[in-house]
Amino acid sequence: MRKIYMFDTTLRDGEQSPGVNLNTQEKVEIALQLEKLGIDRIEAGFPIASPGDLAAVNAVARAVKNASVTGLARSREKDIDAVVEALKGAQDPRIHIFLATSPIHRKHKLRMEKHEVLEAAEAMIKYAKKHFSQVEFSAEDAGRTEIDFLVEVTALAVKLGVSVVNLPDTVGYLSPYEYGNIFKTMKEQVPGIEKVQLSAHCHDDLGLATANALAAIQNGADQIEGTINGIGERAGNTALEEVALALYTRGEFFQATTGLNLQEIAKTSRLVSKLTGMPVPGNKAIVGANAFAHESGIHQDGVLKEKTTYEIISPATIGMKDSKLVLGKHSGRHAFREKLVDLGFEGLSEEQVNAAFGKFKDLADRKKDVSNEDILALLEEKIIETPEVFALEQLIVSFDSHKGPSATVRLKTPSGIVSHTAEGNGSVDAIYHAINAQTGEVVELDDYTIKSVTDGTDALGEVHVVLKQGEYSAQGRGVSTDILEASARAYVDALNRLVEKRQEPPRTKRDRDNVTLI
Ligand SMILES: CC(=O)SCCNC(=O)CCNC(=O)[C@H](O)C(C)(C)COP(=O)(O)OP(=O)(O)OC[C@H]1O[C@@H](n2cnc3c(N)ncnc32)[C@H](O)[C@@H]1OP(=O)(O)O
Ligand SMILES: CC(C)C(=O)C(=O)O
Ligand SMILES: [Mg+2]
Repeated sequence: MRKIYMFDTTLRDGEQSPGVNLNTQEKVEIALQLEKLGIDRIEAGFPIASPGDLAAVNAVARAVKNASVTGLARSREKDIDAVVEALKGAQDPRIHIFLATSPIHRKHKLRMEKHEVLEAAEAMIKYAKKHFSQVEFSAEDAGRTEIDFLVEVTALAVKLGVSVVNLPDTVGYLSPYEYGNIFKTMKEQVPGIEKVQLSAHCHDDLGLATANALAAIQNGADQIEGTINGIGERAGNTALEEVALALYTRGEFFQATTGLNLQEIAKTSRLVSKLTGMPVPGNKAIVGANAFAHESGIHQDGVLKEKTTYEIISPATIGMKDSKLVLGKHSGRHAFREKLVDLGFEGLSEEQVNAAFGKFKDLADRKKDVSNEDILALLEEKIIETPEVFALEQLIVSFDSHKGPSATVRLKTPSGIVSHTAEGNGSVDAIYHAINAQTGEVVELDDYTIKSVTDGTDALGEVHVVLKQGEYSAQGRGVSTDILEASARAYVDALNRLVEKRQEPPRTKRDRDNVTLI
């Protein structure tokens, strides 16, 4: 198996994601995790960009012991000098210099003729070689460069003794076939190409970054550049975890492998997401929350019988626990029964499971996620039929910057419709005071959580509260496009459940195991 070198640019191209800004401490934390992951080369930043980035690259260079650390430079002496400064103290330093080669970039951005590009590349590679034994040269926008000129540029870099030539698809423009062909052509036409490593650096503008990186490997690339979670400029870079898992899962096909410690992937992904503030989409390959989750009945049934029916990777491979069976409206009886067993309801008859399953399907039609609590409540026949002792009729909330918030709540109670106005420290506090005054219930708010159910400013807000009253506690849920209304609904819902619970003796686990389903 051919070894593919993994070049991580989360701290440089990844940081170019709009809105991302990593400080020195954060860069070091990520770099040390990348080291644990077994990344071969870490691009820590672009030192000329700012004194702060130079200092951060230096801190990474000094902290990392088991990977090569690199910094990016334009083909300018002052950029190279900044990298020299930044990599002081590095165990295994290397410089990465780049110059665009495509006609669009030559004409409009650099305003250079072909011969000027060659002259600048030559001068700067020679300058960099004075300071570094390991030099990587990137022909920026190689993907849109005339192939003959790219051969000429690559041949020059090889002749000047660089260690790596990187051929980026800077704007994510090429198809895998075309990108692979570039590597094939370099292998066939550049004299001495065997003396250097060829590197692929892809962007995801057309969603092809990983496919293109794999095509490069099939055509001789030795190094893949990318980021964790695929973050990066515009639509991002190749996600390194995707390449690593493609080679691991399809090793025989690609005849290549990485030296990564795959078990560190989930942890690295979470850390990068947390420190960059970029959430990982649920459906993201390998590291998305749904990558190992099954919701539909037919899939769940298959996975329960034999995991490989619908799982090509075991979650343990990337350091995750087990795959998840998520109960929702597409789930079937097999997964539902499994969940019941997980919750401690073993030995239920077919008839009992069927009765509960019918209710579960009704609920799943109305609710996005069906939680364990919902299922427990469902088994107890409470979620749908909690008697409404209290019901919210109307809510008016006002805020005066001098007096603070006040809330008027009209409630349906067993003694008829009542209304009360109260003040509070905040609007939710005022609402809860107004409700308490009318119900006569003395309760303690034990927990209050709010989350957005959908996107946008008109998102549905979902509020969960837990109320305590002596030995009793009950949770309530309220959903509305207005979070104050959702808060009021959740509180009234919890009160109703509390009143109902109070009318029964508290249940023990044993009671629960013996629950009778209708
Ligand atoms: C494909 C990539 O991801 S490349 C990396 C992109 N990353 C970044 O740009 C992040 C960090 N960048 C920065 O902080 C700034 O752009 C700096 C410090 C590098 C330069 O800032 P400024 O001097 O203000 O220049 P500015 O960014 O406006 O313009 C870029 C200049 O570099 C030139 N340039 C671009 N690439 C190269 C190169 N590889 N070699 C030499 N010059 C280059 C441009 O032609 C332009 O030159 P001009 O001023 O003579 O027109
Ligand atoms: C600096 C280079 C390698 C780059 O990020 C690109 O071309 O996308
Ligand atoms: Mg890039």
